[in-house]
Amino acid sequence: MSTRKQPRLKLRTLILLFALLSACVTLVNSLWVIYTVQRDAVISDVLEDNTSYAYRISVSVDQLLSADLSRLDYSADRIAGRFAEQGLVKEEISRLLGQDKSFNSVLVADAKGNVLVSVPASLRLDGKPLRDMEPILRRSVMISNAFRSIAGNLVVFLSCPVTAADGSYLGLVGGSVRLDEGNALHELIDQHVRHDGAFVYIVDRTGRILFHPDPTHVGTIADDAVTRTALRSTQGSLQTEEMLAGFASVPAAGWAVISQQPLSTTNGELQALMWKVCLGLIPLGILAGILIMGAGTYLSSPLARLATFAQQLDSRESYEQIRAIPVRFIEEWRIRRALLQSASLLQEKISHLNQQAQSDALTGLSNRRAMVDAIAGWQRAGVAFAVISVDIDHFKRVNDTWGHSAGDEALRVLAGLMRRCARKSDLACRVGGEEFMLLLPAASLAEAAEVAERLRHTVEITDIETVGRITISAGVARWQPNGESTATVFEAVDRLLYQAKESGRNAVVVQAPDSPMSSFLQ
Ligand SMILES: Nc1nc2c(ncn2[C@@H]2O[C@H](COP(=O)(O)OP(=O)(O)OP(=O)(O)O)[C@@H](O)[C@H]2O)c(=O)[nH]1
Repeated sequence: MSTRKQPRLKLRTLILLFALLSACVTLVNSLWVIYTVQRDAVISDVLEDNTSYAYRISVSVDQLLSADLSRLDYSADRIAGRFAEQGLVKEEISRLLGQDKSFNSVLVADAKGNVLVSVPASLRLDGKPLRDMEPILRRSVMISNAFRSIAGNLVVFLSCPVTAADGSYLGLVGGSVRLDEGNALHELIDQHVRHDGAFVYIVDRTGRILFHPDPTHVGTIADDAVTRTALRSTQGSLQTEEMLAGFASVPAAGWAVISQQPLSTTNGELQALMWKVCLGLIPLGILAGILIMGAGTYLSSPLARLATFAQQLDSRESYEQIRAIPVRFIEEWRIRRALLQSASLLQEKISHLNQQAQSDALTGLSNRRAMVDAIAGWQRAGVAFAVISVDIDHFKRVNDTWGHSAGDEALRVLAGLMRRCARKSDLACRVGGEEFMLLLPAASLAEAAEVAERLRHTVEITDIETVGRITISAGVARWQPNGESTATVFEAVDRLLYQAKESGRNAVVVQAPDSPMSSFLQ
């Protein structure tokens, strides 16, 4: 006997587990691939969007600044011939300031950098030196970095040199653009307000912020990777841990326009997308689960049923039940064939053993156990039966005269005669040494009496090779449902047999019809 523990895991469970595990791994892997591909695509799109957005703004700003410089250049030409005439110069710069919203103030300075005239007059700049002397020193068209003006405002200064007809440098005409106040540049950038978390800011060559949606940042220095990279390039994009940025330069001023979007916005969009994908996969997942369970049951059920019936090979029905199991694979077919062979052999063996256990070895008739079983069956089915109790007369003498083996042969012959005189449905039994019973289901008392008499007569006239002729005595009684108990009937039939012996043997005594059994038991 194997001492190994019985495994608890069922094949169906194992198949389901493996299938579900594979499905889950595939699903997670697919989701991961979808996520990474989508993330890269979204990030690339956002970077590209920001770059082209920054580029569009940089082109607009560049055009605006170039137009402002052209206007300054035009005014410089107009005042060059009459530079000393302050009234005329003032008239020209007033025209320039009033022309549009490009400048917050306009001034003309001499070659030493002292303001000759300025508008609006409220700024009181006349006679004062310029805060930033670089345009005077460079004597060329230029746009300054951001700085605090004499009036204390954060400005950039656009200027053009004023040159006399002989080429001598007279000074400059310049306009300031306030970074904290409405002007054409502000209006241009404000057109581009974005609502997807992205924002645009502009820095000058030093990284100082000129425009920013948050006014508190204007004037501060942006010293981050995106700004540094933007100031070194004409156009491009950069992904940092927090931002997806695109940038483009403003060639006229050397500024950089930076458009950037927080990475968290992109991640949020991606998460929403992945939720959609997951929700879309739910019906497919349910369908796959049902298919997996169906396949698991389909694959394992024949084996499970074979295993169940394999435990019941000793039952009569097992052969037919195993035969009825549909098999789908060669392995199952082989197992079923082996089980059918085993069931068949086992049934054969059991039936042989049953027969041995229920029959008498000497005569081949049924033994007492078989008789008891048969009576129990008839009682359960409510079938009446007659009993003929048979005993050989003076059998001791037969044995003594002819020997025990000859006596055995006589017993075998009597058994054969009993079979011959009985119907197929009757049960002939040897219940003791030379005691026999013949049970006749559904037979009347008269029919049983007739059979008993026929048997008695047949025995009487039969020559037995080893012992010659013998005679028998018999008692006949009948059991019926709702009547006397079987024990009472058997006691009565014994009594009737005794009466047959008493009457001189070779006789049949039958229970009187309708007489109670107890009357035989005195
Ligand atoms: N040959 C043989 N004899 C058996 C067998 N079983 C029992 N006997 C004999 O059967 C005889 C039965 O004898 P008894 O019951 O005394 O009665 P009887 O001699 O048959 O006389 P009555 O029954 O009164 O007619 C005994 O001698 C047993 O030895 C057996 O299997 N084979």
